[in-house]
This record gives sequence, C-alpha cells and structure tokens, in this order.
Amino acid sequence: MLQTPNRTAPPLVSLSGVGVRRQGRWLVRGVEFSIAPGEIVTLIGPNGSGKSTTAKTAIGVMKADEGRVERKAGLKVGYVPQKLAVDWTMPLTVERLMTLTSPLKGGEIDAALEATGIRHLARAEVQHLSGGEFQRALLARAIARKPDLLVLDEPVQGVDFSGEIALYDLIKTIRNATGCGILLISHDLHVVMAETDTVICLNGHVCCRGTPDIVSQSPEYLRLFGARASKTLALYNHNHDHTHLPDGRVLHADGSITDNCRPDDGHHAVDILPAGGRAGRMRLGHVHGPNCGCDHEAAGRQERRDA
Ligand SMILES: Nc1ncnc2c1ncn2[C@@H]1O[C@H](COP(=O)(O)OP(=O)(O)OP(=O)(O)O)[C@@H](O)[C@H]1O
Repeated sequence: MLQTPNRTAPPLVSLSGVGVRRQGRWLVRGVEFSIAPGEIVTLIGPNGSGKSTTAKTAIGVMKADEGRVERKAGLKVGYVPQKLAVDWTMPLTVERLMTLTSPLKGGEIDAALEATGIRHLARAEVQHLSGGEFQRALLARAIARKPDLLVLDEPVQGVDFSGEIALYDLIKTIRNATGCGILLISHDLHVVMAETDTVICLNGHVCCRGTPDIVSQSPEYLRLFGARASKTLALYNHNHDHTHLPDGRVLHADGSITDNCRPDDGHHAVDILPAGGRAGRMRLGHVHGPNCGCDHEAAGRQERRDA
C-alpha cells in the first residue's frame, strides 16, 4: 500500500521553540517542526549545524533546555545513530547485531533482513560486509521492532552513488510498506531531495523549510549550499523536454539525438537559481567529445540553426 504523510493524524513528534545548550553554548535554538505518520522529513545543514542534536532531542536522547518536545504516547522509535559503539575486533554476525541490545524472535529477524534485501547475509560477519550491506544491516536492526518513527543519522555513509540511490529507495519502500514516519539526516542533497516530503535546513536554527522544490529555491538554502544547491536544482528541476524514440534513442528539444540522456548532458533547459543571482532557465552546456554520446551531425545542424 502506498503511504503519504498523514497530516490529519496527531504528529509522532513535535518540537516548538526548542533550544539545546551545552557547556555555555547554544547548539541549536528556536527549532520548530513536527513529523506526521508516513512523512519523510530530512534535516540538512553544514557540519556542526545541529542536525544530530536536533534528531536526538526529538527522540529524547538529548534533553532540551528550552521549548517543548511532544511525542505520541507510547511512540516506538528505531534509531540508527551516526556512530556505533561496537568493538569491531570481536566476531559478530548480522543476526547477532540485530539482537545486541534487546531480544527479537527469529521471524522478526528474518522479516527485517528480507525487507532490507540481506536475508542471505544473516550469518555473515559484520566486519566483512560492504558499506551498503552494513547500512542495510543497521536499517534491518532499526525496523525489526516495527517502529512508528525511524530516525536515520547519515544512512548512506560509506556507500557509493548507486548504492545511495538504492538505499534511499529502500527507505521510501519501508515508509510505503509500514506507514512509519522517517527522520533522515543527510548531506547527500542531490539524492535525498528526491525522496523527501519535507526538508528542514538547519544552521543552529531553522533557516528554511518546506518541500524539496521550495527549499532548494530559498535564498537561505542557496547561501548555505551555494554551487551544490544549483547542481541539485539542475538534477531535479529539469523538465521532461525530450522524446524517447522507438529504437531507445532520445530526441532532444534542440533537435539532436543521443543514445541516452542525463540531466547534465547539455540538451536540457533547467530552472536555475544561482547563489545571489536571478532565477531563470538556462541550458547546461558540455564539451563534445568521442564519448559524449551525442549525434554530432544533428548537434552541429542545430548549432548552425541557432547561429
Ligand atoms: N554533548 C555535547 N556537548 C557539547 N557540544 C556538543 C555536544 N553535542 C554536540 N555538540 C556540538 O554541537 C554542535 C552541533 O553538533 P551536531 O552533531 O548536532 O551537528 P551536525 O549538524 O549533526 O554535524 P555533522 O554534520 O558534522 O554530523 C557541534 O559544534 C558539536 O561539537
């Protein structure tokens, strides 16, 4: 069953005017947001901007020094922290990792490993897992107790780009299958933006918030992320401005034909809001070369037509 945020139900957790002060310094202040059942909320922001602090405060691992944190009565949380305090010199199987802190029934372990695509690794040593397999094992551990809220602090650490996409897909699949709320912390703007209902941009306070489209065009977001932000826009805000030909090739709006198409291949007009600049549509160019995949003849014809 496909799930979307259920904003008519009481929120799983809600923060209002939350501030956390440690050693005489405010780590975050004035933080306000809530997470609905079935909602994927992503906290983004530079290093040290208070993302982990905010997530830990939301689930009660850290105490707020001002403001209010309200959690649904009996809220079950599955938490994957950024760092795990495990002695990696000790042999540890994936199955054992699942039950390190509290027991689980065999069926619950199997179901969680199945859902994360690593059932075949149940008896594998954790030390030998790849980055992506390890993150899946942590995810399995977090979902095994069927939480209402899943909190994932940097869930794609040590995972390559295609692995990242697969993991974010999996996170969304888990949300769709279970209807749980998800609080994600991520630096991976380009991928995470596509899989998120609500983005909250933090820098000691909430700089901006909203859907990925709205946040990625906000001046605060662009000030924080600059060129990376524009790249995100380029990747996700391009229009479907091409036609797929019956033989699988792509006919672009500029008249050229290529074997395949990527947002940054120079054939797409994109909505760009450069840092400090004016919004507008522009075509991202590329340098033609033997491997660029372009039909150079058609591209040349188009260049002449444009001249
Ligand atoms: N218990 C603590 N006592 C004192 N300072 C802390 C404590 N926990 C975090 N901090 C500081 O608070 C700031 C925010 O830390 P936090 O881990 O929340 O940032 P973050 O946005 O998650 O960073 P990163 O992206 O690097 O993981 C940092 O300067 C950190 O050193």
